[in-house]
Amino acid sequence: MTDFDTIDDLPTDKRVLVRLDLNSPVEDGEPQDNRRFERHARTVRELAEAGHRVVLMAHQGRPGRDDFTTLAGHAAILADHVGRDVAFVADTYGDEALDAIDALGAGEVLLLENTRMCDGELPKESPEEKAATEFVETLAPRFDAYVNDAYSAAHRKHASLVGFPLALPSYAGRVMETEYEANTAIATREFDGPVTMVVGGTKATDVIGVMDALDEKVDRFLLGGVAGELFLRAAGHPVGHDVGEMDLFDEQWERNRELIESVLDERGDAIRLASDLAYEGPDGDRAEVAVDDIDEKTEGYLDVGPETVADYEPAIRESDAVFVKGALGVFEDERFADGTVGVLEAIAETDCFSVVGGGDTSRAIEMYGMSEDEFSHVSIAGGAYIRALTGEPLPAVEALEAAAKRE
Ligand SMILES: Nc1ncnc2c1ncn2[C@@H]1O[C@H](COP(=O)(O)OP(=O)(O)OP(=O)(O)O)[C@@H](O)[C@H]1O
Ligand SMILES: O=C(O)[C@H](O)COP(=O)(O)O
Repeated sequence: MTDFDTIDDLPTDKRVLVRLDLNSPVEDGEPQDNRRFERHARTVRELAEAGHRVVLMAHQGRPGRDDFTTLAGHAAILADHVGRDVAFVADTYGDEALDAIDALGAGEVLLLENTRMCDGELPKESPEEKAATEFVETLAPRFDAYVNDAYSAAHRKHASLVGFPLALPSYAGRVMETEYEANTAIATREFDGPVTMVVGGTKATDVIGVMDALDEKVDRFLLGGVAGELFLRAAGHPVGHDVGEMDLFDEQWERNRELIESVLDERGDAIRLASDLAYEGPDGDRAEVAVDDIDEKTEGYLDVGPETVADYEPAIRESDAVFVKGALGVFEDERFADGTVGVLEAIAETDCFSVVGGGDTSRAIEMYGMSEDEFSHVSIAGGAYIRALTGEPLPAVEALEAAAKRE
């Protein structure tokens, strides 16, 4: 039961503005296909088949990062999944975008440029201020309805997520609806045995806050990735800082240092850290080192080592529920996939309740020959999924609920 309207409530033949989350891993400047395209394709196909004029908004990366790119490549990948053309315009609400929107016929689909390239999208403002941005005020009058399918971005208060629901009748797409139902149900579920959370990835700031909030609910945290290294740093090891060109650790350390230290202090017995790490050796092969033997960080550590996996596996086997947020290493590179794959395979082999979350992380399942069916739920959301687990409200969901009440 949801408190917002869904596309089942949307009349046919409308001009519909749809927010998707196509944020994807980018390799050599090109977005990589992943579960988000496949899942959103269902909503887009359904809207197009109902005769709507379908205009899509989405974001990619964050300004200043390497993955902050155009959405041109995303349109082509999405078209393959939808099974019909997805036109692309390299503009969000300027004349070029407005002309392309006006020219759209019934059942046609158009993707606008990266929303994070618009001035009004990101600044921290209230939903009312977002609704008053030039971005929202220019686009909204061209549409009859707004559909939000971007559950995985629902924890962000950006204009494309919370501004449009104040300006247009608003509906949830299929991904929003199913992810909301699955993740909200998890938050209220009780487990008889131990609950374990595997924490990794690059968005340490997101996951550390959640570790703190889930204190009561989770019995054991198994750490890897960037957060894992930051906790090793807090435990006194000379790792968890940037070396060379790296830009993953120092800023997140400064921002979270106090919280990491207090979480480690209060829940140290529940937190397992890597005992060995892997890096790229001089000949390009995977090399491994015991954490206790590291005197100085001179390498980027790209995975946890085999001893760590051997330590984590029994903890998983004994669990009644396992939640995964973030990969334990750079699994996209086969040399550094062992930690992530080892842990996912251990989860797949047990019959515990299991949820794998994260747009990037969930990609490892197919890449390494596992199946979605081996897990209770595979969420394409990262930050929104872990916030849902803590029961924290999601601003974009609240905006849909407020829109439904208004009508
Ligand atoms: N030690 C590491 N150094 C650099 N990158 C790492 C490391 N460990 C894991 N990663 C990267 O973390 C990424 C996955 O985590 P990330 O936090 O970016 O996203 P996610 O969990 O999939 O969720 P979201 O949907 O929030 O993006 C993987 O692409 C992997 O390459
Ligand atoms: O990939 C995600 O988790 C969402 O698209 C949100 O991206 P963000 O963390 O850059 O806001």
